[in-house]
Amino acid sequence: MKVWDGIETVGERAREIPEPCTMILFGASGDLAARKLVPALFRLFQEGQLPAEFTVVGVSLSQLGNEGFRARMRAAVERAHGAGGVDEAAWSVFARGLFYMSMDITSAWDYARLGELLGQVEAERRTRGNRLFYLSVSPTFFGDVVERLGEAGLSRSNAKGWSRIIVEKPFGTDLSSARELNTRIRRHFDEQRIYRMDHYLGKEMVQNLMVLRFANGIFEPLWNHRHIDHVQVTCAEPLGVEGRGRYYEQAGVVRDMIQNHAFQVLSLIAMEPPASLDPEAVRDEKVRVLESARPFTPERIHAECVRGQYGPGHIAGAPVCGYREEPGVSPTSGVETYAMLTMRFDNARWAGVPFYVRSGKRMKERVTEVVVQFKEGRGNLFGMEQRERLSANQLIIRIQPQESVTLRVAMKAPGRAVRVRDMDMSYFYSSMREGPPPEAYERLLLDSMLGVSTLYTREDMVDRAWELVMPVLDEWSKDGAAPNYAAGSWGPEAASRLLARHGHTWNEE
Ligand SMILES: NC(=O)C1=CN([C@@H]2O[C@H](COP(=O)(O)OP(=O)(O)OC[C@H]3O[C@@H](n4cnc5c(N)ncnc54)[C@H](OP(=O)(O)O)[C@@H]3O)[C@@H](O)[C@H]2O)C=CC1
Ligand SMILES: O=C1O[C@H](COP(=O)(O)O)[C@@H](O)[C@H](O)[C@H]1O
Repeated sequence: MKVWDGIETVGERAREIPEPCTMILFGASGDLAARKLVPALFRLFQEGQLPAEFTVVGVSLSQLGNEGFRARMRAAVERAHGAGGVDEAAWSVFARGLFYMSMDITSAWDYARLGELLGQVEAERRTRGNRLFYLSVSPTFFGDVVERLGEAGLSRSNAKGWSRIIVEKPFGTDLSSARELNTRIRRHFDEQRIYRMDHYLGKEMVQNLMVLRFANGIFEPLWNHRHIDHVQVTCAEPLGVEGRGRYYEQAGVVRDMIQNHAFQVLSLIAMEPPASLDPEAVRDEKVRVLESARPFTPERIHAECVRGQYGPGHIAGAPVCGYREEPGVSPTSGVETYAMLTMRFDNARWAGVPFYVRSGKRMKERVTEVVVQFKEGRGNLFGMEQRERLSANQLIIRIQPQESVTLRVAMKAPGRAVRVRDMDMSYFYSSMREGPPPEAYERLLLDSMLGVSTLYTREDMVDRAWELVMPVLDEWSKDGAAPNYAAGSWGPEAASRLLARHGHTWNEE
């Protein structure tokens, strides 16, 4: 089995079933477990991608018991997949592998109880001592839980089986807390056994970025400053803070989306070709390109970055409140719900090419996409008067929704006169597969069980991403953001003005 070859062996891995293991799911009664994790596990199980022995030990404070946990997860799976999406026979086998333990994850004593339960469950379920810990609890607990696991002797890989840990985001709240968390985790798990979750890496179209760039001979020769004018990376959501106001007040959009998800996409677009598809080779290049990102100075932040906060407005025709009126949010909050950073890479490939990276809540549409704007070719015979639209070629990679790749090219408009019009040549992912693409968590959970870490974030990537955004966070913390865009708009006007100063416009339909 060639699992270390990363995505090259995708065909092989599609058939490969991981060894039996037990997932110890901390935060089993929480939102993420119900909305994403257990539905993803069940889908994998139902599709025959997990071994029959696969087992979950759910852990949280609530008193649920095995049956209560199973009933709760059954309801969660139905909500996620629809009642018709649950195969009864598969569910009854899957549910027999769900166990629950009520414990206080801050109490060392409770880890001894957890160890005993694991021993019993492993013997009953024949999971060969393989353990996958999943930290789906508040990030304030991450370091403590790992230390308690280590002290209780639960973090070791040994002859009895492997032991790995998945850590949810956010990984730290700034550079120093992320480094401290890394140090604490590394005391008990070595890097190969740490899986730092960034669910954007599990999205089908994010994985497609590497395929698009490196499996097509036509793009790489053009992928540089000679042919590319600028790049836009947009992660826009019409959603607000959805009951997570208290968390968001501590986070803001730079910590919540840009430092992690947007930078992952950015690095895949900007990196050099890796030497191979080995996880370390790919992750080396992603870090290397971020190493060459120009640091933010106060001058650059003022000239090349924009922040915003949504005020009241309309989403899909319905009125919605402003950020400051959201539950759990201070009425005078200065937290930014929108940010746009102009990234520049001081390397031979990207000299002079701005990468505009933006993310915002309560924006007009849900769209995550990369727009690669090519330069106007030399010797274009057709004058402005003959053109009906004025963009040079664009490659638009729509990550979600309606996953697609569009090449915008100039064509002759039908008719006697020679008029040049932009036309979109699009490939829609839905044309290759019935139904929506697999959930990001499905791919990522399976990879962690197979020991494949390509789509997880390495320590140095987390570190570098924090290093880059810290000057922005520090500068912006000197005074707060004020409401400056209406919910349901494309964000602050200042972001459009900034692009206009360079002769650029956002790809907004
Ligand atoms: N929800 C989401 O959409 C996303 C979440 N994440 C990350 O996932 C993680 C989990 O988030 P989410 O599910 O939303 O959080 P929730 O607040 O919904 O769940 C928290 C969980 O932690 C448990 N818990 C709290 N204190 C203790 C304790 N002392 N001992 C044992 N268990 C405890 C809770 O148990 P009980 O309820 O029984 O008290 C609950 O199961 C976080 O790191 C978050 O940042 C990342 C991306 C998206
Ligand atoms: O991690 C997070 O991501 C979601 C957006 O994820 P998506 O898969 O729906 O694009 C975001 O809403 C949330 O605030 C953030 O914590």
